[in-house]
Amino acid sequence: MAGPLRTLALLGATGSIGGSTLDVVARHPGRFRIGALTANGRVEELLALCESFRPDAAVVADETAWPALREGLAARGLATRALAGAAALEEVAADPANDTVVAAIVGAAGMASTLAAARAGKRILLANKESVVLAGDLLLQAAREGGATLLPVDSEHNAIFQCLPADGGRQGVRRLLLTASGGPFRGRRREDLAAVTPAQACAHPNWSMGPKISVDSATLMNKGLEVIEARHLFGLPPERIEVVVHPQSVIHSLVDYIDGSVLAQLGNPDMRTALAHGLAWPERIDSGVAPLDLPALARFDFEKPDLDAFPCLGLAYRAMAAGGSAPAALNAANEVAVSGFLQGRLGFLDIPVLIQACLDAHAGGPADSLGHLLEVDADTRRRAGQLMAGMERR
Ligand SMILES: NC(=O)C1=CN([C@@H]2O[C@H](COP(=O)(O)OP(=O)(O)OC[C@H]3O[C@@H](n4cnc5c(N)ncnc54)[C@H](OP(=O)(O)O)[C@@H]3O)[C@@H](O)[C@H]2O)C=CC1
Ligand SMILES: CC(=O)[C@@H](O)[C@H](O)COP(=O)(O)O
Ligand SMILES: [Mn+2]
Repeated sequence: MAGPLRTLALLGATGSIGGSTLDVVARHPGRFRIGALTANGRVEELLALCESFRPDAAVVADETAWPALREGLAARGLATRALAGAAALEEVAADPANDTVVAAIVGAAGMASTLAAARAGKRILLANKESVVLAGDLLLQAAREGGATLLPVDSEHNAIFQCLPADGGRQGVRRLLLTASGGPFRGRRREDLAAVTPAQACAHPNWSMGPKISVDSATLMNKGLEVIEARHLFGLPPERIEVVVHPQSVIHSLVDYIDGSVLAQLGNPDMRTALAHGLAWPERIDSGVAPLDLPALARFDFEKPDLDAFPCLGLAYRAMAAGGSAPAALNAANEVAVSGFLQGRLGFLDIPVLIQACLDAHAGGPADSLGHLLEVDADTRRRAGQLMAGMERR
């Protein structure tokens, strides 16, 4: 039997998660409709999606892209409303016409709209991990108070969500084990990473993803952000959240129970599985992902993460242990560093150097004030920008 008709606001529609979400949605036309699609500034891509999915509203965060969006919609004879700016993102995230919000904007830029969806009590498919790292306590509090349902779709967190006790409790859980692919540079020594290029860093061995998260996977910061994300979403202390490298990316994560049982969720590395799970939960729907062929895979490997070659994971554990606003500083410094690396302004090994310098300079502070967290985010970006300018001149 088909579940209830759900109307989606898809934030970050033109990205990798956006495309995977729409692929699943298109397989179930009577079950999902698109209320809103959003992008930053890639108008042609957004218009093509509007033509296919006929949303009620389309939003560009970059206000200078609004005239092209409005004219493009009119030229296609679409009734879709054209909106622009940060407030419009929050508007469609909280719109009573949309019951489900897919939070798939990259970076802290997704925080305000995710928070708006939480306050408005939406069913939220949460991909935007940076908003959890930046303001996890406040986001969870807003979801509780607003009556929102947070459904993790980051593949590891979706796996853990599927393996935890069905009553939502933590009875008998010993540890969470997050799997990491190790990224494109797994097995290399730190000194061999000095000259790697953005193209090499973005060539993930198993997953097809946007550039920022691809670089994060290459530095292992992605796993660091995910450990902090898991701490917030599942409420276990840092010492009970571990990372194990699993190069095949087929075991998406595991839950270790006190009786020795270890439950894992497996699947081909394709985000449509986690997204279909979140879209239909608690039911199951077809995602288009091929069945797992275990004999063809033949083997699963595991190893410890190399914290010497990839110091970003250690920096994330350090920020998590410091608590308060330290993860906000970590995230902001990482966003600046990754952007600098992608622009060719920083080397790969400069990424952890910049982040460590920002953490060293961070004065600390609470995580229960949005104003303070946003200040830390802005101050850290400023500091990281200045440090980066100095590093470029070396
Ligand atoms: N890709 C994946 O498989 C996975 C991704 N995630 C998480 O999901 C999120 C999205 O990742 P991914 O899809 O790879 O990213 P992409 O870079 O592919 O897509 C990013 C999307 O966000 C939009 N966007 C970028 N900057 C802004 C901004 N300042 N304001 C509003 N919108 C903006 C982009 O619009 P435009 O196209 O106009 O630039 C695009 O729609 C990230 O937080 C990532 O960590 C988590 C697990 C897996
Ligand atoms: C698909 C997904 O959830 C990504 O976060 C993925 O896990 C990245 O792979 P790494 O394990 O290399 O970070
Ligand atoms: Mn992940």
